[in-house]
Amino acid sequence: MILRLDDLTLGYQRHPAVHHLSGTFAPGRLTAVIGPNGAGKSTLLKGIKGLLPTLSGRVALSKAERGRIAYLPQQADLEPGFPISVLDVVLLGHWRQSGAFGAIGRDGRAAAAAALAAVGLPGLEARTIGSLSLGQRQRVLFARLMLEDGAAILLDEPFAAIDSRTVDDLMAVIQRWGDEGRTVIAVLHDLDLVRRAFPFTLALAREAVAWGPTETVLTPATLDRMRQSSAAWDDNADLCHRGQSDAL
Ligand SMILES: Nc1ncnc2c1ncn2[C@@H]1O[C@H](COP(=O)(O)OP(=O)(O)OP(=O)(O)O)[C@@H](O)[C@H]1O
Repeated sequence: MILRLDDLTLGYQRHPAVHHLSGTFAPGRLTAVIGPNGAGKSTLLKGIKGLLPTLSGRVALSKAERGRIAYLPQQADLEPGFPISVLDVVLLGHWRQSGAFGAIGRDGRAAAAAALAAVGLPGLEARTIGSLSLGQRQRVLFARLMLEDGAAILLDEPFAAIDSRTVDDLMAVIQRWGDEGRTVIAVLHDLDLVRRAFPFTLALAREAVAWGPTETVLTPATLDRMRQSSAAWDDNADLCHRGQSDAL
């Protein structure tokens, strides 16, 4: 799926958090989104998923295409105390793909078991989610994403507090998604990982500081510019009228 942003501005209560972003995420391409805290990275993913209204511009997607976007939020929506089984958590991905009233059946269960094996948790279907470690829970969420079968997959800080072995295993899943032609966008803070595994990078500081092949984006000059602009952010700024004034 081609994800195109046309002069996209997103924000909250009309205060913009992401300004005038234009560009394309191509199928099969792994793109990292980097930027300081408050840069608008989570806001961008929510806007692409359609969880936030756009203030101006657009994400060029049909409604059907939007339904084919899988999204892993920053604070994974798993309540560890809730007595739900690993199988049910993974099957939620199947429901999202087949509709809330789709039958699960043997195929769904077999797909869930295969996905759990692929993320290194074979045979854990019956365990409760609360009995798993944080890294194991993240593996379960990746298994769920596998069943969701998204044409585009948005990951918001998927590796926060995750050990390097789990990162490597889940990176292999992400690489496979790219090989299968899926569009992958991941918010990341680990720049070494970005250099190693993500061929494209968007450096965001409320607006695009740089966007392109990772080696051209991760330069000292770009990282400096990102840091400098974060010092100047005003959360109470009014809606920006750059588009309109350009037209005057
Ligand atoms: N629900 C909300 N209501 C109002 N403002 C919000 C809301 N969510 C985020 N913001 C503001 O939007 C701006 C961008 O936030 P966002 O969470 O997108 O940044 P981020 O780059 O993902 O940061 P981090 O690295 O800390 O997760 C921040 O100034 C934040 O305070």
